[in-house]
Amino acid sequence: MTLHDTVDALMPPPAGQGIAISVRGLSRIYEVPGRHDARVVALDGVSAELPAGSFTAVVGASGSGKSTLLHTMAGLDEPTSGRVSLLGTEITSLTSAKRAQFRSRNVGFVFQDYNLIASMTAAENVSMPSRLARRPLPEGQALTALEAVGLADRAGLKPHQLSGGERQRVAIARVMASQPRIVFADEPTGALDLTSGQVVLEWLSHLAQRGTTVVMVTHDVEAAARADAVVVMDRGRLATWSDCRDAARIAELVHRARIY
Ligand SMILES: Nc1ncnc2c1ncn2[C@@H]1O[C@H](COP(=O)(O)OP(=O)(O)OP(=O)(O)O)[C@@H](O)[C@H]1O
Repeated sequence: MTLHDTVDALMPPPAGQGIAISVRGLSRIYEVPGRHDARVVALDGVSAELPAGSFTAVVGASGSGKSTLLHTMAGLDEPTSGRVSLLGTEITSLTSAKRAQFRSRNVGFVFQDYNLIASMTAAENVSMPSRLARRPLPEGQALTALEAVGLADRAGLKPHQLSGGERQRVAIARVMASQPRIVFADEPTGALDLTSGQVVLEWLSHLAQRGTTVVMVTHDVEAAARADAVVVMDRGRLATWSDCRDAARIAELVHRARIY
């Protein structure tokens, strides 16, 4: 049994065709504290549709709105206007409690800083989201997920006893074990060396091939080149969509978006 066979056993059956994420006219305006005349338009009327099973990279200059888009799409932040539908559910019209419940059942996250709970072992971290969603993992599934990312022998260790690459693999195992339909990744390779970063990208790519919809914010054009689609953001808007898999060309698209 190969590692990918192991992860296939963990994943839900491939999703059917269709749109997994739909955003319409999404805007997010931040008021600047103490200044009624100043505001930051972080998102400026963004609309997009992402098919089920797609792997999309969001790139753009610092401050162009990438993280705001990801957080708003994921329902971690509320837009000032516009709507977000995930898997056919309009999450922008849910109460925050219902939105949290929807997230815990359907959405996984991979963050640059891993977001692991320091006092828990790798295996406990992997089990945590499912326990919070009141759908505890079947016996042994946390270990199977850790095995899939090559960390079976680290299951009993706490995050501070793991390297950065290993911590991010625990975060990937956590996502695989809870079998979300959508994964949002914010700079997942940002703190990793090249080899560990490649491993993480390979897993994200594999999750997408198995039908999970993956959206990844990144500064790393090499990482973006691993996605099926690249969205270039500029000043809160989607400047360009591309299916380019060439890092130098993606860097050029980011650069050009800033000029025009
Ligand atoms: N909580 C906040 N309050 C006020 N302004 C904010 C807040 N969060 C983000 N912004 C502003 O919104 C704009 C977009 O920020 P965002 O973090 O989405 O950009 P980004 O493209 O992810 O940047 P980076 O690549 O540097 O992480 C920036 O001008 C930022 O200063």
